[in-house]
Amino acid sequence: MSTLTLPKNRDLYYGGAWHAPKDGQTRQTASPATGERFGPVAVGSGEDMAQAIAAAKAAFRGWRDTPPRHRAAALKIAARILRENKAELAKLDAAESGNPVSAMLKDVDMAADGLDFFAGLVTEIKGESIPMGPDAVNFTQREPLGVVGRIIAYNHPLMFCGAKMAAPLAAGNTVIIKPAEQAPLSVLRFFELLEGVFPPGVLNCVNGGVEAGKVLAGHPDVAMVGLIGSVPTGRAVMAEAAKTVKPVMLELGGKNALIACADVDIDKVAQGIVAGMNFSWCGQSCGSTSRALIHAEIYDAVIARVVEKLAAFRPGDPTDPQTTMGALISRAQYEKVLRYIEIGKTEGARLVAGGGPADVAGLEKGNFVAPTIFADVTPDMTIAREEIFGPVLSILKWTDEDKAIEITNSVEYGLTCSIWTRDLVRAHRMAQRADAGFVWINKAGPHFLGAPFGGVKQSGIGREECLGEMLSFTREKNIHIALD
Ligand SMILES: NC(=O)c1ccc[n+]([C@@H]2O[C@H](COP(=O)([O-])OP(=O)(O)OC[C@H]3O[C@@H](n4cnc5c(N)ncnc54)[C@H](O)[C@@H]3O)[C@@H](O)[C@H]2O)c1
Repeated sequence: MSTLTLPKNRDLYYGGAWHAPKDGQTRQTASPATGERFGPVAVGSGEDMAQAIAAAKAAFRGWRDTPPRHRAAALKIAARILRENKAELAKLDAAESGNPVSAMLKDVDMAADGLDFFAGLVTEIKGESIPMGPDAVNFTQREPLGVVGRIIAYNHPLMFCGAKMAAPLAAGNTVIIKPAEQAPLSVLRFFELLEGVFPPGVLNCVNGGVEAGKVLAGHPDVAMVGLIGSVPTGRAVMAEAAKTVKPVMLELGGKNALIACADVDIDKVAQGIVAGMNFSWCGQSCGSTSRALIHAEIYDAVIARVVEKLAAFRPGDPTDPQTTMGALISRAQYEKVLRYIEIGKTEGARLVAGGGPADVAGLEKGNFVAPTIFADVTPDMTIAREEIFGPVLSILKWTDEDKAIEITNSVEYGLTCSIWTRDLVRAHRMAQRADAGFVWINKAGPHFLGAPFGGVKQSGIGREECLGEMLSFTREKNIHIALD
């Protein structure tokens, strides 16, 4: 790993400077593939987080009053910095998060695109005027909220940092990023590269775990908190935020369904099933279509084709550009995924591919799990109901459309859904009926900047990657002027 550019600063960044954690606590991160250690990183306590919140609060008025086009200019510089350092940041992300560098290069682009996108939208933070007759002018204006907390998950460390800071900053809020404690290095390196781009206190970063996250969610001087994480964490963040009645934006988990009708092209749907599972990320993606509901008429043929396509995913060293599938983030996640595989076997699902650890020559310490497929899964089985966040696909058989929709909607989640059919009338009907915030028809996987992404039910609250995300970080004020 000698070619990695590791961050020199491993402390907490707030108020425009690096600060050692008050209690001196650090945490060592390691490559999920090789086990190589990357050195200690500061772990912020609740007290450290409170200091960062004070710095962000002090910077708020200045940033709020900065002309929007100047705020946009800073975001564009941040985007440029990402693109200029793309190779180094992607490699660092790959080494620490375990995802293949080829995928992480795209993540850097997505972060930069998100920054540019919201920079371009700053003039859309508009109000409206309400007609009151000749004796009054009544209008609304949108104002930023104050300090915004952004708590992020480990699966796209840099992309979530860059893309999720963009909307609140564009709207004039100051921001505290809390990276995932498993993978903070690319975020820290980005913050090093960003020095001087934003005024002190406008953009801050406090690495840490539950304690730091809790303080960020509950602190009275934080106006809003956004989380990308699991459903239990979403509930915890909401409960903390409730103490000061602050709004939350929650992007949580999923157990997303892909529904294949009988009229589809077998090869295309098999490709969609594999793409939707995000095997490159070992399935560690919230939008993964980890339940494939396949019509009985094409069931066996599709399964056979899906198994063939798995050959494209060979677990390997994430920093190797040729690697197509990475390693799970931690030993704990690895063991959790293997437990789910055992549960699948015990509950009677038919294993058709994978089913255990993957051997990678020379990387015996890696958290590698073979891409795994279970067929004949029934809706009541654990692997049909719970988010595994691993490379485990559950395939279910259906014949009746109503039943397929009922199964789709039978879980607590509702993030994405992918529907495959040549009959667009049917596709629209099914899309209307699916409890999901984001539906693909004859596609699975991609997000589109400008198109709202977010969940229903316990998959979350709020919509991101669109104008609405930025407006969520503002509030409306009504002003009435009497002219008489
Ligand atoms: N919907 C989306 O856009 C999206 C995207 C990526 C991941 N996810 C979800 O994230 C989960 C995987 O990530 P994870 O394991 O890192 O999730 P996690 O919920 O364990 O942790 C997410 C973040 O929350 C912090 N955190 C944990 N407990 C907290 C608490 N009580 N208060 C405040 N902060 C707390 C963690 O330190 C981390 O930064 C999966 O469920 C996945 O579906 C959702």
